[in-house]
Amino acid sequence: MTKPSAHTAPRTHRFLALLWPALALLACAALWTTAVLRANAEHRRAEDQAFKEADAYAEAYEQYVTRSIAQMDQITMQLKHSWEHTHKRALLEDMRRDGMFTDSAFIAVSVIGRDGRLASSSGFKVDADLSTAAFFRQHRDNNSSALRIAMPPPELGMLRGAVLFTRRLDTLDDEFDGVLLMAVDAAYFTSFVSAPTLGAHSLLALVGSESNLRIEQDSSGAVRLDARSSLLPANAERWPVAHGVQLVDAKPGQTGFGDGRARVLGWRRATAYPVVALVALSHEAALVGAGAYWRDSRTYTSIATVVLLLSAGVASMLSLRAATRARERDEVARAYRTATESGNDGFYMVAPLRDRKGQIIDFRIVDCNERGAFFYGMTREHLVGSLVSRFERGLASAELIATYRQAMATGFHAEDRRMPDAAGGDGQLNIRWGHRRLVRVGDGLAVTLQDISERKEHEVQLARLANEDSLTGLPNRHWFLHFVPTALAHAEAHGQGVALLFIDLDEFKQVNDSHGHAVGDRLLKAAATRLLSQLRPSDRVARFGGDEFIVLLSPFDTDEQVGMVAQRIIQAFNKPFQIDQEQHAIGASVGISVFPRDGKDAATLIRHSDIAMYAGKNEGKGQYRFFDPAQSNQLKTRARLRQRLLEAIDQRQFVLHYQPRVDTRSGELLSMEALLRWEHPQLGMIRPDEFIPLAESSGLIVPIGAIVIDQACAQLAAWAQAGVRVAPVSINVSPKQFLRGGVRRELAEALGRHGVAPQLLEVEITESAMMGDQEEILAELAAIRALGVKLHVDDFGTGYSSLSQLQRMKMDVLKVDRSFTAELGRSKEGTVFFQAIVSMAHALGMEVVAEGVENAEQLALLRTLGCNEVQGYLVARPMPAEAMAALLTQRFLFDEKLAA
Ligand SMILES: Nc1nc2c(ncn2[C@@H]2O[C@@H]3COP(=O)(O)O[C@H]4[C@@H](O)[C@H](n5cnc6c(=O)[nH]c(N)nc65)O[C@@H]4COP(=O)(O)O[C@H]3[C@H]2O)c(=O)[nH]1
Repeated sequence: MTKPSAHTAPRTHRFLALLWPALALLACAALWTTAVLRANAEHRRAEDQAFKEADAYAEAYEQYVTRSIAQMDQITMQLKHSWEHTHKRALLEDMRRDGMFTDSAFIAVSVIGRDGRLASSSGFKVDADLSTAAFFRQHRDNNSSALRIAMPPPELGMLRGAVLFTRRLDTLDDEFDGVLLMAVDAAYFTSFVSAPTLGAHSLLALVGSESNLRIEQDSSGAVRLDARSSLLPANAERWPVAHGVQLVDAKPGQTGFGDGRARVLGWRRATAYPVVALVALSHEAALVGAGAYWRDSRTYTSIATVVLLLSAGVASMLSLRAATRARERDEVARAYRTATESGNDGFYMVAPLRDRKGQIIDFRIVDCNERGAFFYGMTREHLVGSLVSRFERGLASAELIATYRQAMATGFHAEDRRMPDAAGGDGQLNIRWGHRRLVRVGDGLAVTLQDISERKEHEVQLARLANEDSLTGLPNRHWFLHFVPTALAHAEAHGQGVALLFIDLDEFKQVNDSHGHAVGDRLLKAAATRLLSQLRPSDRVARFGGDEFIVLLSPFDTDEQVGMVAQRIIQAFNKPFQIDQEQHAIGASVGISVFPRDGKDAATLIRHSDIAMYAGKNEGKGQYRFFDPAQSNQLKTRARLRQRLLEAIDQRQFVLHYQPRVDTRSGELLSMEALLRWEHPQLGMIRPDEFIPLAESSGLIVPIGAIVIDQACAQLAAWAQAGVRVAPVSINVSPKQFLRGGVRRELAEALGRHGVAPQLLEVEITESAMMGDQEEILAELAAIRALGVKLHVDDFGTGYSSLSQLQRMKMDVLKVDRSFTAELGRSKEGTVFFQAIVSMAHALGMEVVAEGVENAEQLALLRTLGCNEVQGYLVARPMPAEAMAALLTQRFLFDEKLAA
């Protein structure tokens, strides 16, 4: 089969542009020929009809005339007989009285004596001698008694308008005895039909073949009797035989009608009398119908001709336009092909195939470049001419045709498309992903296909990375946030429930803080594996961040079922994890939210499961909780507080209060502790206990800690600037700050920025923060100490650190927790314990500060125990910097009662 070439289209359209006018001209010629032939036939038929009518009328007229004359013949025979036998002069008058000749047509009935004078008469009188009149002489000289018909002679001028019927009268010896004369109104012989019956310009005539008789009646009813005004051709040669019909054409004169009109003339010669009956019908009137027919058919044919020629013109124009478009399309195709041949893009020109209703059912490749054919594993020769439905397979082809159809409708379409695995002709596709651009060009599409397989695969890879947690291999938060809406829509459509389990590992932070990130990471991996082992394959798990996981259960039947899964997870996490020969007990808390009960969207459900998890954790770790709106309120406060803390950092709403530390014996102000206060514009002063835990857990303690370092240094500089005698200030540094690192740098920068000597700054770190051998913290503390900054162990006695450990860490000051101070004087053990600490610390080169000294008794005991410094309400409460400046100036803070 030869495949249609794109280049034949313009030729076909050009051929059509010539064909349409040629066909139209042919059709016009055929139409006109038919019209003329049919008009001629109609003309002939009308003429034949006129001939037939003229002949029939002539025959009927002849019969009428013969009957009329026969009547006259009979009357005159009777009269002749009566006269010849009676010779009664009053005969005619008597007969008239008796009712004969009463018809108005009988103008006169007379007997003319042999002397030529009127012998008897009815209707007219004449004195003249008629013996010289032609009719008289003829009867006298001819013994025939036959009826003679003629026009009245000049002598009988009064009988003008009548026809004379005369008959010879004989004596008994057959001698001439006069002439019987009957004058009948000429109109009597033309009253055969009413004048208009024969049609316009028709003529009825009675002509004597042996006499001068000539009566005519035209269509207006006018009767003419003399030869001069006669319309009939003068030449009787026109009706030479007994009967006939002929067309007397429009030639006035001897052979034509007097008015020059053409007429169809039919005639009949009467056999019994010497007369000829003639009927002439107007040729023009006979052809009126044929003329009208011709005019109508000429009009219709003209209209048809105009319509045909116009249609042909339009069709030709459209074909020419189509030819132009096809040529342009060819040019575009060539241009595209030339442009793309050297490039990497595949190029195709496709033309739509339509069904009878004009619907597009398929597309044919009418052109392509080699690269385009290569994508389909074919050569250009093989691909050009193929149908899209053939070289793309099944669903892919239906999809492609739909896309092409849409592009035909809108003019443009662009898409990235995953190519099917194999081409329709069992060829192997050489492209996996294509970027397709479709542009409508004329009645077709120009398609460019760009191989974007590499880019797409890269994108897929990136998407995988973006959606996967690199540590555990589980889907990550990003993936989960995209997945949940789809899962919810599916569940809603199928009337199923969805449960979200928010899992937080209980003691993970401690393990991570104390054993380092490496251990933390391995623990998380192990936790992920353990979590997966507790779930069905249809359940989805994601690592949501840090030590948080989310499980999505769908479908599920009851809350109990979900609770069982949560319980199973908790139990699984209750077993310690073994990492590097060491057991780590972490546990898990689970919060559950259920769709649609606890939220209709992913964000709400996640938030509510998180709230439920916190609620559970607050009530004791290692539990699961279903979401309850009441939990939300507590957590909303937490969320609000966090938001406010952020604003506080931003707006610098923090200030430092200072609490002095004094020499136990002399009461001299030796140093002070900086304590953070949050001065909220609306809520007033907020104590650290209320916000430090949240700042710690949310990580906000890091920026807050930086503020404290900066403000403490700034205050020292300000006092110095103000000429106040300054004493060292200790600041609290959170373990979170150490874990993040950079405390040394922050301290050095702040000291440098404010021009403060490092000896004036001291760092307090809680005992619990130093638990475990964390290399990072040890290194950071050593570096801080190297700056010249002293290190305090805060809240000593609450943790489990040994003194030797503290010594190894080169701590300078030990601050004994106020719970031990409170025991002084209350129990013997308290005092003994305190004494042990003091003596051991001194042995290790550390100074001892007693926290929370509230009464003189405690002070007295501490003096005896050899405690270096005291801090507490007994000396002074924490106070603003201005108040502290006064104490610095005062220097000795014990009043008389407390003085040693
Ligand atoms: N009952 C009683 N209490 C006394 C007495 N003398 C002092 N105190 C209180 O004991 C706390 C001493 O601070 P801390 O043990 O370091 O405990 C601090 C410290 O751990 C933390 N904190 C305060 N400021 C900061 C800071 O700037 N950074 C960090 N990370 N934590 C801070 O907040 C905790 C509470 O601080 P405050 O509420 O200011 O409470 C202070 C102080 O007001 C006394 O005689 N009796």
